[in-house]
Amino acid sequence: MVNYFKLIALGLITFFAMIAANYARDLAYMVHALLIAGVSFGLFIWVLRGVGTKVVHPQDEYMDDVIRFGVIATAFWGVVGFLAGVFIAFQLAFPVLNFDWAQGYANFGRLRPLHTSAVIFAFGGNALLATSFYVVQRTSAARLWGGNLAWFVFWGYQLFIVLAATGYLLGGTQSKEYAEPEWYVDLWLTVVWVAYLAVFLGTVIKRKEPHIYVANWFFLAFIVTVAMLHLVNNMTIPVSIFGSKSVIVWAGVQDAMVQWWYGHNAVGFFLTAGFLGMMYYFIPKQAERPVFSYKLSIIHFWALIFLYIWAGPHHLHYTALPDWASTLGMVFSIVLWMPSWGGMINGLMTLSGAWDKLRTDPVIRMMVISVGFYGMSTFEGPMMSIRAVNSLSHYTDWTIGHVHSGALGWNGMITFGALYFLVPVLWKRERLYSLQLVSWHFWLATIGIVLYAASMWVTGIMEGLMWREVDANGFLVNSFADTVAAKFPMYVVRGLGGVMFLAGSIIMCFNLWMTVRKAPAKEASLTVAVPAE
Ligand code: HEM
Ligand code: HEM
Ligand SMILES: [Cu+2]
Repeated sequence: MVNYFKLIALGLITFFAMIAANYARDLAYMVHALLIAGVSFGLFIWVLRGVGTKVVHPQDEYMDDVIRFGVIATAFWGVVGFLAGVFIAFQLAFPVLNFDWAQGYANFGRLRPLHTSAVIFAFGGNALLATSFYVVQRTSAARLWGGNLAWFVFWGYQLFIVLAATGYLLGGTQSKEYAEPEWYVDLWLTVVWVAYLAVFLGTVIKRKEPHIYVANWFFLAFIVTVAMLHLVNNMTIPVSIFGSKSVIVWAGVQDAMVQWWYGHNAVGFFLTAGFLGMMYYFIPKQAERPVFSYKLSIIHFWALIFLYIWAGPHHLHYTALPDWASTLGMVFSIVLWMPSWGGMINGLMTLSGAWDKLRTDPVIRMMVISVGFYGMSTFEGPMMSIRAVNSLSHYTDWTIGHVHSGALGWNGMITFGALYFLVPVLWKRERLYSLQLVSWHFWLATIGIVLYAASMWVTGIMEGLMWREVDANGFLVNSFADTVAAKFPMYVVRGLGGVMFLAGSIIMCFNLWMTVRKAPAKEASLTVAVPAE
């Protein structure tokens, strides 16, 4: 019966998507309508062929298929996103790479949001989906709630990524950083996200453990807060139902404030809270040690989510935003330093008594350096949010360096660590194919990050000082073009750092692939839901 409803729904979606493609007012919208028609038609055929067959899953087994797909998607989108990053890095160094024949599609302006979304939402998002589904099952001793809903979340999210990415290339963007997708893509993500919340919460509710493990608190905070941010920052009214353009309901400085309330908390909840959830599960597992302090984890959890939400105005110092708001953002940012380091300390100290593992286990090394970079960027951030410091750092590459020490160091490294942990478990292998290759990955990535961050500090502070420099009569000494020219060598260094980071990730893909193909199989591994695994 359900299948017939599915067929009717898919048939209608295909039909209306074709109509929408016909009346489309712009290219991005038309391509998307055709894409949606194609996908729903494909699903229609797929459901049709399956009518009558019934698949029953044993309810006491973990649902790991969807996590295996999530792991593959994470590695895939990671490489795509890093590649885009390397390319735009060289576009900045060598503008000829903005090819004439690709103007309007593959110039820096179009590829930059492609990079940021690919790494944050596709790479980071899939990592969060996969690990949260893994962790919530293991720590609740329960199969994912909602049957095939988890599959809907996974594939629905991939469709969101493809719509977002193709949209940017074709110019469909609402020009809000990290929230570029247009209104219908936002609506789709809302549906997927509600399903995600349902699966996650449903699993927590049916848990067989009395305790909700701290990682799940972080994942839940991430899912709920991102839902709220997404809804408020995307309150748009479409100009036409047949076009991608829309207009935001917030005006002027309110719009700016909402955007950076969103932007900052995307960092705080997507790139931090969710990844702390990862840290709290995978570091203790890999180190075979209990979490250093549960008390600290609870205190820093509540402090973190209470403080982050107020810090957004540090992105809008010296703008039309009232001074009091900018001061508020600055104060909360500085206070935020403490709970951030609470998290770092809890992660690092989990290794106490097992420090020797740093020498023998490159996966633990990766996780530890990740937490180290988390600590570094959450010290740098509060410092940059001080108005006097921001007057120098804002608009410069210093910000870009800060972003990437967090993104490559913290998000990248902890994700790699989680993937190295997950692949042998999920594919039932005794161990990874090669620890030596993990070591190579570790050093390439680490040196790559150091090159990236160091070159950006140098260019950032240099250009900030050059913009300020005045002569005895009070005239500016440097033209803007002078500052751009002066940055060239550092841009090349950053690009090389990116190449190293990318090379490391390709080595990881090879290693994971070979683990699945060649590493010895593990006998009698556990797939049945047991408490507190
Ligand atoms: C191979 C690795 C990477 C390279 C070479 C790279 C390169 C770049 C470049 C050239 C930009 C534009 C900077 C500008 O406009 O001046 C950029 C922006 C950005 N990248 Fe990356 N990236 C890499 C990895 C990542 C990862 C893994 C993440 C996140 C998880 C990330 C997040 C961002 C963000 C958020 C921005 C926008 C920053 C801002 O507007 O302040 N990148 N990246
Ligand atoms: C206590 C924690 C943190 C604070 C207080 C903080 C503060 C700041 C400040 C003041 C800026 C510069 C704003 C500007 O001048 O435009 C900034 C930019 C940024 N930070 Fe952080 N930061 C923190 C942690 C992190 C972490 C851990 C990450 C990444 C995982 C991160 C990602 C970013 C991004 C992506 C931007 C660029 C936003 C943009 O302009 O596009 N931050 N942060
Ligand atoms: Cu911020």
